[in-house]
Amino acid sequence: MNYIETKIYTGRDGMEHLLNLLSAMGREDVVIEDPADVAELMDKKNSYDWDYVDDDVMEQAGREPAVILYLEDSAEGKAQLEELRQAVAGLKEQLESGSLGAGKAFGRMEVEARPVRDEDWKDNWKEYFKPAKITERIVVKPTWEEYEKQSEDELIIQIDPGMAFGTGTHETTTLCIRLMEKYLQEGDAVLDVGCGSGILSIAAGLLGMKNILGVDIDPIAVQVSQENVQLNGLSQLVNIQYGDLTKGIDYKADLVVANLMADLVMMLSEDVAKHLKGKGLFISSGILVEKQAQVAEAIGRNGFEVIEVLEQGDWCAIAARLK
Ligand SMILES: C[S@@+](CC[C@H](N)C(=O)[O-])C[C@H]1O[C@@H](n2cnc3c(N)ncnc32)[C@H](O)[C@@H]1O
Repeated sequence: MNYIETKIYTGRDGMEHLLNLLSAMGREDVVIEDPADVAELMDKKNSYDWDYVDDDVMEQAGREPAVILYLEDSAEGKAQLEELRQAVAGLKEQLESGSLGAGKAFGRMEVEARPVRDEDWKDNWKEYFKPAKITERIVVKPTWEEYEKQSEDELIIQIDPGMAFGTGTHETTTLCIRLMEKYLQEGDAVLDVGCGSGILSIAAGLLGMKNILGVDIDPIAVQVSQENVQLNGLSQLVNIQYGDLTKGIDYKADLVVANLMADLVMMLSEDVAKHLKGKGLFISSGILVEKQAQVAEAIGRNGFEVIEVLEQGDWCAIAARLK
């Protein structure tokens, strides 16, 4: 199926009127590009959500506010586009008449449409995801790519991340795998909090661990992880389930690995000792370098000794052992 990407440009004061109009036409499936949202995010710069704000969101800063929706590229879609154009023109006239307030920034209220091929906007990223050697031993291979083993020792993780986080090439994931490779002992039980695509659980299985549990709060990640675990032939060793951090999880491991973000890692560190055996290990990642000291302090306060910190780009990962 191909689509018509339909972008309606508005202004700061026009957004609400435009969304009301679209809602009245039964179009709730819209993407809002609003620089005001970026300004609001900037206010939250030190908060929980900030670390993973996408670059494409930041690119909206300074742009003209707009609403995007996708119509089918068919006779019906073209008729809907025409209907939209007329409705937006009607709204523009109403706004220009001053009946909804004078001197306001309603914007130009113009519709621009362009055809997009389905694969362009759904699977574009696949072009850039190639087999990657992320440590000396571990290679991540997208399921749709061919790869020939370069040596006997090489371990190949096959992944189709779909809509979940975890191609393995993000620094935060690579850092976790490097620490896991260094500290895991054959047969260790592993708890992977925030498993995303399942990549760390799979890495643990390929590295010789026997009992592995991955949890994620996102149902799509749970499904994607289960599929990837199966794809790698690890269903006997790895279980995946829905979970909010370790709430309600009755499982003890030798290693807890969590690639989350600084605030969540700190939150998790309060509870994680209960899920570790003996002098278990806690590997945490998704931590911006500038937050390292704050996170290490929280981990230390909760009964751990930090034994190693690795950095890559803006990110760091912390390995800590229960005292
Ligand atoms: C940065 S991704 C890491 C994915 C994968 N482990 C990796 O290393 O590539 C973080 C994952 O944590 C999950 N997550 C966020 N908050 C969570 C929570 N409270 N409990 C469990 N998982 C959570 C997200 O849904 C996401 O899949």
